Amino acid sequence: MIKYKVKDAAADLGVSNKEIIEILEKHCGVTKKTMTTLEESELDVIFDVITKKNKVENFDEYFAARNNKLDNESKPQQEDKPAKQNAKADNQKKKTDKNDKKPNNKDAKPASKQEKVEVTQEKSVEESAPRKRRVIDTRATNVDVERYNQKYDDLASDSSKGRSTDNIVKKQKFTNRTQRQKGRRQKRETEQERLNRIALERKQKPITVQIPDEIVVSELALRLKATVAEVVKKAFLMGTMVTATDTIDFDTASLIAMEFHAKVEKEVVVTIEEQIIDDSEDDEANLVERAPVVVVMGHVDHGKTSILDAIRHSNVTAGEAGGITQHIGAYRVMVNGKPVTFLDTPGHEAFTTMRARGAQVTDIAILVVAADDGIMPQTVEAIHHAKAAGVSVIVAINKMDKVGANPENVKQQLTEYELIPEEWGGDTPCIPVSAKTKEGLDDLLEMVTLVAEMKELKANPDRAAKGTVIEARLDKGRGPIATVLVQNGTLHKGDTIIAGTSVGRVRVMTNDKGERVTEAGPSVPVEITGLDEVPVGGDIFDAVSDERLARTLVDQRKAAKKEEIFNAQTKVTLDNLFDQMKLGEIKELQIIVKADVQGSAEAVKQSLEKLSNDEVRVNVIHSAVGAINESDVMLAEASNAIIVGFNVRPDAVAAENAERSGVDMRLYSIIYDCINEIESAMKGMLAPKTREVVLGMAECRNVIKIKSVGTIAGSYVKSGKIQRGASVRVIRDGIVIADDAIASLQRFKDAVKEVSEGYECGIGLERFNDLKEGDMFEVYTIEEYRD
Ligand SMILES: Nc1nc2c(ncn2[C@@H]2O[C@H](COP(=O)(O)OP(=O)(O)OP(=O)(O)O)[C@@H](O)[C@H]2O)c(=O)[nH]1
Repeated sequence: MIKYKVKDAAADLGVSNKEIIEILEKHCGVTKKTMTTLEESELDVIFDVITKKNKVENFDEYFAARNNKLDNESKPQQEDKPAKQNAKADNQKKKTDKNDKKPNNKDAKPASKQEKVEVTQEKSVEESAPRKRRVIDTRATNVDVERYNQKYDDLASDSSKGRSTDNIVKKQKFTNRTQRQKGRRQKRETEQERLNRIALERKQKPITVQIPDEIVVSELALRLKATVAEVVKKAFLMGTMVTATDTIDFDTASLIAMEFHAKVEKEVVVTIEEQIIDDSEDDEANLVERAPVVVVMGHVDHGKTSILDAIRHSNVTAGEAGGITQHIGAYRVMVNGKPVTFLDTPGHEAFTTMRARGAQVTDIAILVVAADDGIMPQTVEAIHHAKAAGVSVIVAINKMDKVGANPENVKQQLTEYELIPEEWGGDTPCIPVSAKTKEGLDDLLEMVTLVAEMKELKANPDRAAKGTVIEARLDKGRGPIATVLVQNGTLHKGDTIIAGTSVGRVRVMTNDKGERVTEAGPSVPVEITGLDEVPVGGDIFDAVSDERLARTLVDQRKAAKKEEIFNAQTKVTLDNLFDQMKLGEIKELQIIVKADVQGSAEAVKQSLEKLSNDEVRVNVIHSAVGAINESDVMLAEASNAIIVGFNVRPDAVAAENAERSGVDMRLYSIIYDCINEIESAMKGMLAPKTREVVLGMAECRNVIKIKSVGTIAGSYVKSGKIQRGASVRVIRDGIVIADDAIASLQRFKDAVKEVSEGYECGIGLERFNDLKEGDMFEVYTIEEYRD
């Protein structure tokens, strides 16, 4: 007899003990205590009451029928069921809506019990023939299927043996917790049982599978609750050959899933970026005007720095404490009461690196052209960069104070680059200025504000900050320091930010005037401390909501970067061949041979294959007659091979592709050279380089002459170590008087191999004998190295 107590039932059903006791009193007419053991019939009543509380509208008819049947069978313990069920039905009506709210997996019991009810009901309906069929909703949330494996097994095996549903009902028994656990351990489901259970589950309700963009076949099988073999078979029947470890795309996977009658849902993978970085579009209503961001570009020495300085100085008001206290890579000036942000990085290099890293920072470019010099190569470059970035160009014709100034010539030249001056009917403002005399600078600034107004630059200050790192450096005392330009949102002191692969909290925020600030809105440049490493100029930064996730994201980014670098380096070339061999990265050197005639191709092929040694096998994967073409390069790239050309040249496309993909191409006209070079590369002997490494220094403190041995210098090792056999320079008064080798090395009476710093020893040289007290021995070796 299984002991299942009131408290166990309460715990399993997720209701209070009191509720169970009340049910028993009400429907079974018995008064029980928490620790009292329940009869199976009582359990049935409890489960029926609790289960039906959850969903069903009306049980009157059902229980009327059931009661009749029970009467016939005269089961006394069930007699009062109709009454209690009526009462319960009322109760249940009130609670119907609460059905879905029960959160814990205790719901699982009612769920399973519901199924039992369903089965029982079907049976009774069958028996009382004319009665209308009712559908009982057996859905429940969070069913802990695992807990009911045993039950499913029983169901499955019973149904497979063709037993009646009555038996199934009887099978369902509840044991107390310890027994359940024991049972699970004792009875691990066998493979056949598992398959039966899965088959049954599939039959009972169609599976819904979530499929991402790409999925591994074995994972798909798992999600479909099918075996890999079944999935592979279905795929095969659909005309796709796959194995367990293959990755298939969403479309293929969903077709296979449909074959299993599964409902397919697209799995949306939420990246950490999406979780912590707010990249939503701004609502027009939240946008406010922001200052334009201006960069100054132009040819070397045309006056970029002078113009930036002149603008900065003329805008520092007398009252501003200390004037310009520091340089932070960007500054703001006020023009007619409106702020303008200048990036203090003249030259288009910074501009293009930022663009190359995906940062669109600037709105307006001031193109500085010296009036006496006109358009020069870098001016043209600057024009192209500005155009490519889609920024508005304002031309500052500088050095107007100079005698040879010819602004008209500059304008004329500009037209050649599709920059038509405004006064000539175009849309490029050209302002004559002089950084030296400050003439025209106000006009230039005014033009900047006018152009900015036309552009209607806007941002939303009320969101997490996003922007770009303008420049960054490491300060000994303060750690990594970065000048950042906020482009949207507002950056606050204490915000967690992530910039490229660095992360941290904004500790100190300083504006362009050296003042500490606590927040910076759109178009405001600030210098910040608090990042854990120095970011790179052009890195995009984001204020994020979760520091822990931000750190995980940085780890991911670092790993991706490493992989990128690693992948870029793994191409085999003759130069890195030996290193890769040493690392065990290549066991086979793949070569493609192209030659002018078949005879040479064959000869080269055979000679190369003979070079195979214990470490590496030389494998000519393709040899043919003719020029090196595109497909040779593609083959080399795909199979990590090098190309050997004998009396042939690559065609233009092949040369370009090889260059781009890093395929090593070696061209020879003498077979011997070819074989020799590859052999040397395999031995790591390709033009080895040497360097001198100083091992240590010793000082001669007394000279001992021994007849049969020669002169021995009683010495003291001042630094490093002295090795027997190493080369040595004898230095007297700073001059090298001999270059020799150490022939003997003694510690007391013993000959030793080496003597370390702080010890005394006797040193005998190979040839040089004329030693004196105070001589210094510089001991060194020559080592080979590779770049
Ligand atoms: N006469 C005159 N000389 C100027 C003017 N503007 C700049 N210069 C001089 O031109 C030279 C170059 O000026 P920079 O401001 O260093 O030019 P830059 O374009 O920043 O040069 P790089 O930083 O080398 O690319 C300096 O000797 C300035 O004194 C000007 O308006 N008039």
